[in-house]
Amino acid sequence: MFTNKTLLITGGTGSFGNAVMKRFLTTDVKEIRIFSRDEKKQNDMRSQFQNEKLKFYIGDVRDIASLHDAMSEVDYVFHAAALKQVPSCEFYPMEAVKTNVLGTENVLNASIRNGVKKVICLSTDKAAYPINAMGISKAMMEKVFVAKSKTISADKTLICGTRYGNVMASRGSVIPILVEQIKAGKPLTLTDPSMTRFLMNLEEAVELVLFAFKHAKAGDIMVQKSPSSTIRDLAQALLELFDASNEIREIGTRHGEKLYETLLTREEHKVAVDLKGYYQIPADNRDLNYEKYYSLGDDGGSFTSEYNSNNTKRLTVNEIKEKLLVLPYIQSELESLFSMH
Ligand SMILES: O=c1ccn([C@@H]2O[C@H](COP(=O)(O)OP(=O)(O)O[C@H]3O[C@H](CO)[C@@H](O)[C@H](O)[C@H]3O)[C@@H](O)[C@H]2O)c(=O)[nH]1
Repeated sequence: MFTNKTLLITGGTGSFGNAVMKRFLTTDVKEIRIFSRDEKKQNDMRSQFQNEKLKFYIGDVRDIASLHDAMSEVDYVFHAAALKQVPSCEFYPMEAVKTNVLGTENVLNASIRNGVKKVICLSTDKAAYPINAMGISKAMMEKVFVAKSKTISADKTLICGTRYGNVMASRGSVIPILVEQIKAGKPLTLTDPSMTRFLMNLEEAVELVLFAFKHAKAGDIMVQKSPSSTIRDLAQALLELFDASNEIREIGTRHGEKLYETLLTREEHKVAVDLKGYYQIPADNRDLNYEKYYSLGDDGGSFTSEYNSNNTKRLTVNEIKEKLLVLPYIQSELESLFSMH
């Protein structure tokens, strides 16, 4: 798939960028370019991997010139750079617009100009029925890439995207927070125990991107079907794995937080193509002349419901434990804990 190809990953030093990069390094790819702002993280990565195929580019998606410099001779672009912290985007929504919306447009324009063959833009479940600034900016990002995909022939530059849920145990997320609390014997801070989230690990997020790479058509958004759990059950699973019995403390929902997350809106569910483990949300390829479609009316799909973390498969505590045990982070935490006893 990547034989002799040059790839560029925006946001390539983040946890997702790192995971795709590692996967791609196992192929006979020609070159992988890591495009990001942080020279320190790039330097750490350079010394960690010491691989000739890896090339590092300092730049910012907000600055199209820096993208042009990095994109000559690139075959495929994986666009993972984003502001993704919900609370900080609430306080600085324009910064989210600059990186997530305008930055994406820059990535697309630079890709088109440089003859990149495929661009895959990464979105989040928080973009579906968004309520916080991060999700709203990602929803606009999706609109931008879907619209842009129609302006260029797919034979020249195919533009598509993925939408995925929370990545388990990513930096600063609930799993490491709870594990630290368990280890310190502190109460577990649960916002609302009945809140649900999709549970995906980094490997699955990489699989989704590869699936999109292989199967997406211009303007498609690919979604991976995923099970979910309540925060209460997640905490219970962690307590059982760590053989602990910390007290639970309810702290209430945080800024911009949703009770459950949505991977397909009701409207998307109606048109989505079911591909076993995945959904394909096809681009709406009507033109602006809506009158010609008016007489066709609706196709009666009005009872379709959205696909969300409340109505997807709900994992039992034992199933959550199994899913947790696969994570390298949990494995190493358990090892260091039980080797001490
Ligand atoms: O101390 C905590 C922290 C979180 N939660 C709950 O755990 C779930 C997951 O929380 P978290 O891991 O923080 O994920 P989200 O809030 O869903 O989203 C986070 O993870 C996303 C994906 O990585 C980022 O984009 C967001 O900025 C970041 O807020 C939510 O129901 C939270 O209410 C708790 O109960 N207690």
